[in-house]
Amino acid sequence: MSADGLPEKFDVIVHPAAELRGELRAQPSKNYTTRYLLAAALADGESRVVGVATSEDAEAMLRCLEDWGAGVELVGGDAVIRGFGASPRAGVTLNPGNAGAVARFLMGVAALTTGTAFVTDYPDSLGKRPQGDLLEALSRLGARVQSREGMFPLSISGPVRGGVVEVSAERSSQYASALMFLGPLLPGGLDLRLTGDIKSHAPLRQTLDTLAAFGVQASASEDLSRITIPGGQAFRAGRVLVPGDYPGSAAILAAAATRPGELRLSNLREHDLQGEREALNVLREMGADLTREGDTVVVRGGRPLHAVKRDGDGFTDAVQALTAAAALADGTTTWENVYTLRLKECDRISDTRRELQRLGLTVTETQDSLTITGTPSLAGGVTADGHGDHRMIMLLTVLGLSAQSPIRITGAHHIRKSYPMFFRHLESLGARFEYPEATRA
Ligand SMILES: O=C(O)C1=C[C@@H](OP(=O)(O)O)[C@@H](O)[C@H](O)C1
Ligand SMILES: C=C(OP(=O)(O)O)C(=O)O
Repeated sequence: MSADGLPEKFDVIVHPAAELRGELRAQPSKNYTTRYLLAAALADGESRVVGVATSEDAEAMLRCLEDWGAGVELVGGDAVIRGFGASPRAGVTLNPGNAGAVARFLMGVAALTTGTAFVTDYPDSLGKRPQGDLLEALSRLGARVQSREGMFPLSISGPVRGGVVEVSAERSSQYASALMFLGPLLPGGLDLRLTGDIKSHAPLRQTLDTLAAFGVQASASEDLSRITIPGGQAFRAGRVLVPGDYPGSAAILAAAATRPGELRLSNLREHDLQGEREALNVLREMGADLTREGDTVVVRGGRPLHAVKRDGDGFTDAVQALTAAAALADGTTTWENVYTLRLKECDRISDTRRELQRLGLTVTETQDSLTITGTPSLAGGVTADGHGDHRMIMLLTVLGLSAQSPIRITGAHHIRKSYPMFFRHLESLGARFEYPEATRA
């Protein structure tokens, strides 16, 4: 049994919910947890990361940092980290599980060592995601890199001096973020030139924010195409507080907006750099009754929703949650500029189209867009593939709550990548689930 009280591997059967009603506290942010833990390890001395996420991705980061020589102690909901500063242990093999951001950030920092190997026990997910753009930038800086055609397993050996380097930001912002963690600890710093059509600006700003929180100087051009990090700096140990998680909360908010009832979701600060904060505005634009009282978001659900057309790149990790709302809305919604969704835990464009079509919806795709025609009455009564992707599982769960007959989602334990308490949170609002043995690994 895991902390969520659910079996190690399970499918979920989602029953239709007459209403969702109650109060929840948003879980800690995945993307701030990973950043703060890494920055704390890069500092000399002891830091306290208050209220860390307890997801598989957070565990993956903690495990790898420990393997590199950091002291890790979990005290209540906090992580107390004794950092290794600029000297992670060499000759270590790290396994970041299925955590893309964790993997990439650690790959950047690996250039501080005289050799770090990376493996994953998710060859069909993280093992298929591209790492070449980051490996290329590292090798241009003088690191020795080896990989399986730009993918895991791979190895990186430093040391590197720093200087000017180009990195493509077209497929993922995580490559540039990785170099931003490395830069301050290099003698020559890093003058990063982000090339291509820069995607996911919001996480880049979260990385800048994290550097500042740990006393690291960095400056960036308005469009983020140039990021300058002076060398010879140190991360300053301290105490940081992890804010609430907008991407996971977007799924809870979509569920609340599409069922009758009322949800009060706290711990979502208004001024936050997480791009998925925009999910609130998108739901409002669709017609949801969604208001804010300080850090609490209030949704009065069951209002008719209508389609929207939006550039989804600003809220990449909420697109699937919002796709659930779109599938239950009147009209045809398009998410544009979402090519990078193809490079996540699954192909979130084609795989989403396939699963929604299985549910009887009309969905089309282009290379970089997804279009969904909503239906007021979803039949359900099918088994859908969770594709080992937490965000796909969230999307299908939200749909199951509104379907006429239950929906079974395979491999639903993969929810734990970012949101282990997802089903438990929805149960506390009145949803009903069954957790049969998994039919997918
Ligand atoms: O920097 C981060 O923490 C993340 C950046 C985003 O990835 P891309 O930059 O690849 O879009 C996001 O999808 C991911 O969940 C987390
Ligand atoms: C894509 C995601 O994460 P990562 O890239 O860190 O694996 C996500 O959380 O939806």
